[in-house]
Amino acid sequence: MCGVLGLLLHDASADAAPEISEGLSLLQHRGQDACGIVTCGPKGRFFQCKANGMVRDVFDEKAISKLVGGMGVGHVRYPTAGSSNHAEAQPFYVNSPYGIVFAHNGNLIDSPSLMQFMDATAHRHINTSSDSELLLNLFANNLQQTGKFRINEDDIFTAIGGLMKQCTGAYACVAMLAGFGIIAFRDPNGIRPIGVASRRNNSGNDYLFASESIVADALGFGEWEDVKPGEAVIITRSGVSRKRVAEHTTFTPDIFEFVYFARPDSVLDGVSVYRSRMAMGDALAVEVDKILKERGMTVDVVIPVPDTSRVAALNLAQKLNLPYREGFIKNRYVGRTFIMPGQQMRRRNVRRKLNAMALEFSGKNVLLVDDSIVRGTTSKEIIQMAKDVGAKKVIVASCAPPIRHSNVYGIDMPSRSELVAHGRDTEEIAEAIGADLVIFQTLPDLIACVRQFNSSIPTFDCSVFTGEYVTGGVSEEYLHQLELLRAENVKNKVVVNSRESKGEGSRVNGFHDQESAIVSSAINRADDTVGLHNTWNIS
Ligand SMILES: O=P(O)(O)OC[C@H]1O[C@H](OP(=O)(O)OP(=O)(O)O)[C@H](O)[C@@H]1O
Ligand SMILES: NC(=O)CC[C@H](N)C(=O)O
Ligand SMILES: [Mg+2]
Repeated sequence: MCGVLGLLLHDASADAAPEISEGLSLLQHRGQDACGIVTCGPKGRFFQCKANGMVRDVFDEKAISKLVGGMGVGHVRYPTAGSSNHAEAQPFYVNSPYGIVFAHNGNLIDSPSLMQFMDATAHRHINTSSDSELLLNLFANNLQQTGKFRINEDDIFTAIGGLMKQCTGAYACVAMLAGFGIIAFRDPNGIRPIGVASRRNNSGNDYLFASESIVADALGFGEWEDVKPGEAVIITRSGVSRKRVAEHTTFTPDIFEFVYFARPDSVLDGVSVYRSRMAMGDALAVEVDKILKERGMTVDVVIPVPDTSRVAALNLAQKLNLPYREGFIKNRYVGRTFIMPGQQMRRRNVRRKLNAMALEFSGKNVLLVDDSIVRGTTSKEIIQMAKDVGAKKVIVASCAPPIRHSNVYGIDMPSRSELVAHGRDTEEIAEAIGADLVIFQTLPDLIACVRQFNSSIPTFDCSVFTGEYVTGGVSEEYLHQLELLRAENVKNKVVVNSRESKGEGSRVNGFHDQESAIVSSAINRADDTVGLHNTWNIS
């Protein structure tokens, strides 16, 4: 997952960067690998800062002060295509035509054929393995076809409409055209979220695009509206134009946004994430009650796995009339584990992040509630931690059904063999993670928990549970290739890590080791040196 953001201030002489940086920190939960901001200042000049690392590390006061201009685009990245190389940090930029800056959340499923098109037909050079760079060049190529010295809104709508015919996958994007304005668009299935909001001030309106509504709330923007599937929205200093540019749309937002990705205080496509998670707790309580009775088992205490499952776990405990206790204390300085790169790093960080308090576990039958079990990294570690501090029986309940299929739309689950539920039934999953019992939400219940708050959403992308991909075009051959690529990346990473430990540097064939990149980026920032940090002006 990634977070995208665009801001246009009515006052062109004001600077957008401080608020973009603030907004990106509110989207940090969507991507922790890299972040970037590009602003557009006087004479249409772009100013850019992007690097591996967290928003707070990359954007200190000095970095922000160099980002001049009243409009800009920001991005937080969690890679799904290409590598964690800092060259793939976003936003991306192309100078021709007109100067375009681009940020993308999602994942394309036809990158190889698009690459071929770029090479053989469009003759555009693609410098990274990022699908987002391909998407930007598709947009640029379509704009180029107008052959115009200056373009207008209709030209942009036509270019994006063309792009929607030319590529397949998930994309919620923000673009900026030098000296013109900012643009958002969302794929015809609306798989990834994005919305638009405005803020009235003395001179006129400021406009915001963001992945989640929390950014609008925190920055004082109102009138939040979701960008519709297949729609493009163009904002210039003279106003807003919106148009459905896709010929066919079928609205199928990704249900996993509600399960895990989005912040609970966001409202996505008219559904409060918080309320949907409360409903997930209520529905799961019924399932838990049924299965515990069937097995003749009892539970003494309900314990959430911080952070995401808290909301659901509290509702579940209330519904079952069981005590709710915060048995795991979270180190607030450690980020999300699932979106960290590398299995070793994720495993180590579960222990760094969570600590089990013996007094809540000792001698008890505990019911641990989590939002989802993906690779099983978290459950395996915390079950062991619970047992180490004396839990009698450990039962795990998941707000999502078993995840058995790859995600190809922007969540880093490319390989089925990494998923603990793949090829396993419930008993075998319990055995694999060391639980006495595992209870899953059913898919119809999960869908009902979200859909009850907006019945105009016809259905959701539930591909990680069902293996049915809403865009079509995901063949067994494609999934197999994805898995091979994944294995190749992991192999490269192992080589990099072993070279690193021998002091041989961190770069092999352009692949940059993420763990060291994060650390180095922070260090470079403190020393104010350029290099990994990669700060420069495009002008
Ligand atoms: O089975 P796994 O592969 O471990 O993935 C699932 C876990 O990862 C996420 O937690 P994470 O720590 O990323 O974020 P959170 O603090 O928002 O719960 C999610 O909430 C589950 O706890
Ligand atoms: N998670 C995402 O949305 C990733 C965006 C893009 N596919 C990348 O890898 O940079
Ligand atoms: Mg979690």
